[in-house]
Amino acid sequence: MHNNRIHNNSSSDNLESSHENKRDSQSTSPTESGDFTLDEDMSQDNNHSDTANSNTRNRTSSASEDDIDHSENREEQGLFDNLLSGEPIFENKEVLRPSYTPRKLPHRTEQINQMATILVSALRGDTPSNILIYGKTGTGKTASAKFVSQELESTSQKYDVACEVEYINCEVTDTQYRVLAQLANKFIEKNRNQIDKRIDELKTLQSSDQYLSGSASSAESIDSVDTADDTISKSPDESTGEYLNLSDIASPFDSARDLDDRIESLRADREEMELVPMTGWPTDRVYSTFFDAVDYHERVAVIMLDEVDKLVEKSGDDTLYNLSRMNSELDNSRISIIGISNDLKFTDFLDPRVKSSLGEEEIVFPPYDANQLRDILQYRADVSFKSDALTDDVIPLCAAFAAQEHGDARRALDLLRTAGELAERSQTNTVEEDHVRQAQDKIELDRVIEVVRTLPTQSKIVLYSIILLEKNGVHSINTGEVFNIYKRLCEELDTDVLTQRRVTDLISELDMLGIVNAIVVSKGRYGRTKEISLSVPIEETETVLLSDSRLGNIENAQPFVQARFDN
Ligand SMILES: Nc1ncnc2c1ncn2[C@@H]1O[C@H](COP(=O)(O)OP(=O)(O)OP(=O)(O)O)[C@@H](O)[C@H]1O
Repeated sequence: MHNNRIHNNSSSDNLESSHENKRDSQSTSPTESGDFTLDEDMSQDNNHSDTANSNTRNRTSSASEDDIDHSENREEQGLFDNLLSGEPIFENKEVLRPSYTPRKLPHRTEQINQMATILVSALRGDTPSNILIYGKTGTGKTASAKFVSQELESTSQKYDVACEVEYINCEVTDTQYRVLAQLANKFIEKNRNQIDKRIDELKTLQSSDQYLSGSASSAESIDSVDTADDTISKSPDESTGEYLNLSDIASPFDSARDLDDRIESLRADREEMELVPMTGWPTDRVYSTFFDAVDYHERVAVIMLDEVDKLVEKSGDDTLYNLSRMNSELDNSRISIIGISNDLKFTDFLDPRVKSSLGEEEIVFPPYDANQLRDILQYRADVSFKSDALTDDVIPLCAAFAAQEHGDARRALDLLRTAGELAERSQTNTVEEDHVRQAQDKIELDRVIEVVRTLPTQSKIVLYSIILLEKNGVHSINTGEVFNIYKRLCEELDTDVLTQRRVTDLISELDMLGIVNAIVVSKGRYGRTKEISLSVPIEETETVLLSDSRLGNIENAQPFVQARFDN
């Protein structure tokens, strides 16, 4: 129906790999975020752990009555008894996890109000301007946008206005095909649910006396059915034919036959709504399916594209181009886009039309300072920790560490949670300053491990060469020495050997990632060379490298170091 409307430069979009993100299915949509159910869930969790506690106690006492037969069991219980014996530090740890959507967002009132002022037009049935939100990581962009969406959806229900928000995390859903498929399927699901509901209502009407007798009085028939869902405001007479509307529940049916026909046509619509597979269709078919699904009835659809820069980086600006010009073709509905990004520079790569359309309104989220982070942490700590579980220095120290990073609230919350977990593990009743310092080291080490684990194989071999040299007591390692060991390792692993120039580039990349420190030193008439040293803990890094199956094959790396002297 709407084929060939699509603008598509990348043919690769059609060749979708089938491993559609797992994380995407986890990504919390505004309506799924569980903000209002979380407390309940948590209290259930707490009850559960209380029960677990008392069960454990009961089991322990019965074991002591029968200690000869069950001595082995008793040992197991002893293990857990020990851990359960300390006072719990956390009241509700989930509140400190990134998946939790807080109900209150201190220091974001201005940005939230800005968003609300723009989006309020959706509640008046108009199309809100597109919004581009940007700011560094952990500055509350996603949390604020989700908060505003929840409010928008709940207010739209209150006033019976058709306004829906769809959230997509483009870090995971990173191609045009996937974005459009995900949107199409979300709207198809919504349409199907609405049709089912409407068919049920019509069936109720069908079984009412007037229709059973075959001669319906229209006025009576209107009154006989609950017209609950009035989000669709067009009457059947206005129907364009292609876009069926559902408002006939409030409209007269001249005969039982008309009513039957209506039910049949709704069923036919439902049948026609085919979900988009995660791979295999041409992109223009996916686009037209999404187009038809969103335009099935009158509504304002707000599409929130989180990490939109990742989508542009991976698959260009086709998706944004197609979405931003849809309004001129939609008959019944309107769409509005909220793009969220860490990186404003990505707009430099956009087609000027897309850039001006997406950036109709821009909202900046500045980094938090240490005082603001304190407030954010305090609010969360009040809910997540038992009272008096934190010593006075803990929150200011977490806030100070995170403010040094770049005012990242996620980092501050991670620090606080990890400090609590470390205190819990050491079975103390309070979280102390020292736990925060340990947490800072642990998070830093975890970051390094993650970076090393995800390095490309060639960089891993270069890094392993540096480790081997350091382990053998070589100081002031230079590029030539690294290259010699690297070459030997490649031969042993049977992989391609890069040029020394390329290896030098890889060393610079490792330097930029903070894994090695490479300084350029002048050697007088011998020119300049790099002196390389490791910036990360050697044992842990080596373990991560050798956990890669390709590097794990190196039987005994010791002889390679001799290569240094063979030069
Ligand atoms: N003002 C605030 N009040 C309470 N919690 C906040 C606030 N700002 C951020 N947070 C919390 O910090 C964490 C990170 O926030 P969020 O995901 O919104 O950041 P972001 O700016 O979208 O980061 P990224 O760009 O990395 O996705 C979340 O757990 C969020 O709940």
